[in-house]
Amino acid sequence: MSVPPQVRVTRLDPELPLPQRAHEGDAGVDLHITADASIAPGERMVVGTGIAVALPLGTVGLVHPRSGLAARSGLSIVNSPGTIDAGYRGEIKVCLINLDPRETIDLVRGDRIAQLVVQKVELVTFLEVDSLDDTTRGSGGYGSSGGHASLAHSPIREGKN
Ligand SMILES: O=c1ccn([C@H]2C[C@H](O)[C@@H](COP(=O)(O)OP(=O)(O)OP(=O)(O)O)O2)c(=O)[nH]1
Ligand SMILES: [Mg+2]
Repeated sequence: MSVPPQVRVTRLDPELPLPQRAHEGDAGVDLHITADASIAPGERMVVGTGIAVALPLGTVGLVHPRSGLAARSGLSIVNSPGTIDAGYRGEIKVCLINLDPRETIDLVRGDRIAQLVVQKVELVTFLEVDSLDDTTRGSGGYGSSGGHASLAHSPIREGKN
């Protein structure tokens, strides 16, 4: 296997640890929150992680929630996964949301609140054509293959075209 490239990282908050894997081989490196925060049920909050990165062209950073925090407290990310573009040099921020219907989530500076996964991405170009090739799926989407519970009314609301 080829050695993955090193990603340059700067610490805007030098007292916080560098992002690191909890275990060798983990896909994500954990990101820390830079300040204490309390998030009420249903509320969202953009928080800092104190780091900036220079991702190689042809990669993307994806900011994912952490499963344990999600299951235990309902902490998630509004725009999950957040997209860190290769050219972005600002602080990585996380738009947290408290999905618990009752309890406030109290976070302490330094808590690991999200994880950054770096993936290769194809920087494709788009070519406009008159029609697309046929496939077995065709234009069937949003549950068209079945396998979901039947509901009395469809919960899917579509905007007007
Ligand atoms: O969770 C996130 C998502 C994005 N960003 C930063 C890096 C990213 O490169 C930039 C823009 O993100 P995105 O393209 O998702 O947001 P946009 O609303 O389309 O903003 P822009 O017009 O700047 O592209 O914001 C973060 O720090 N955290
Ligand atoms: Mg954008």
